[in-house]
Amino acid sequence: MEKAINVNSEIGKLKSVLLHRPGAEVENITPDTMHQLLFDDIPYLKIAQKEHDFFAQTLRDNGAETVYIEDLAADVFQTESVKKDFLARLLHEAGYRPGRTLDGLTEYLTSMDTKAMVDKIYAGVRKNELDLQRTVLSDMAGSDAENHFYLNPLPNAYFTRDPQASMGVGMTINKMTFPARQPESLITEYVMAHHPRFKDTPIWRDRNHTTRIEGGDELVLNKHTVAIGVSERTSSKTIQALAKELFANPLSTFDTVLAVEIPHNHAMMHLDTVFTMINHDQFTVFPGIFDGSGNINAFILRPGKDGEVEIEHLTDLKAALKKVLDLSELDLIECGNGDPIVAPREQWNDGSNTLAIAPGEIVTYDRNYVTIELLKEHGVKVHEILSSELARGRGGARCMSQPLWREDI
Ligand SMILES: NC(=O)NCCC[C@H](N)C(=O)O
Repeated sequence: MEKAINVNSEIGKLKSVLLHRPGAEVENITPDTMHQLLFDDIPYLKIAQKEHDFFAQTLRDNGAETVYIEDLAADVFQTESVKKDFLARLLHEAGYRPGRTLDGLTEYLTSMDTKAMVDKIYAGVRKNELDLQRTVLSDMAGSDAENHFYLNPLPNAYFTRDPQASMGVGMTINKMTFPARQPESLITEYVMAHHPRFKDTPIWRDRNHTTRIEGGDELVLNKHTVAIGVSERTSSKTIQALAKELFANPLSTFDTVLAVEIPHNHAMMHLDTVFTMINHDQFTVFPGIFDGSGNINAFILRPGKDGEVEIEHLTDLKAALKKVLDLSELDLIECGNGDPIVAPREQWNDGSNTLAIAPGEIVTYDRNYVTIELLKEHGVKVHEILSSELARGRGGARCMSQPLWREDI
């Protein structure tokens, strides 16, 4: 098998990464829809794009190939049968059943050039774009009439970390928690199934499940160990099922899953918003995840008898990490230096959400200057990126990137 994916750590030199450049979808957020679309404000698109381009350039300048999911999607939808099948699934999942609206939407989207169609799927389809006026009662009366879109925009798509996650030589394609993000992983499903670049890539778990997982919760600590957040977005049931698959599949090298239970709320929706790996023995952590005694629930899952898993319960994150990584010492660097005002302020704007591009070398938002100074004091090399508009979506450098290839460490 020729490998398309090689991600055996969070810190190996980054060679290839999946991105999405924010587009018109960001301008289809309104004050009425922003919470349902998982935003806290409406970014200024022109600046968000400049900031994103700066981020991508920083990655390229440091030796990483940047691959855009929208380009991969446009490649696979060049094949008519794949495009047709995808549109049928997308529209079915959006709730459309045979009838005028389904026909109208299918016709509208297929009439476009493929790349324009992909951009439109991210941007969303407004009702006034189609000539179905006065033929569909639900467009005119009832709660559906208040929605201006036949297909909602996908403004979270620039957080490419979440709809899928690379692990070893394979990937998880994720069942997303909220409807606002579910189409994103449908796009991944089609790219992984049909793009020649990803031919024969193992899929550890696909999105066709009822239990949820998102990539921000999935951290590859080393060739044997993944850490997964039990969070607002990832359920303990999924973690156990994924652990079983990783332990049983001969293409997987993983034999340990560390499940870390974090608070379930919007500010800390994924493990990587409160905890990231930046070196062999260094991590960022937001102190707000610990209880008054400094404890947190951490569970080590290992292969057990008859294909089941054995679970060890610990309440000390540092001890759990030392154990799974076989380390005697560990440097947990606190976001905002643990200050009761600075730490939550910088965490809110992703001060704990760093992307390692090599051991001890990270990319992170410039605005979190207290955390950045502290990281430098701990010997970390920091590449700062612009963050005024991108941060409004509540995700940082790690959230905006899905590594496809890292050098082994
Ligand atoms: N890995 C991440 O933490 N991603 C950030 C996702 C933010 C997005 N607005 C969301 O709520 O899903």
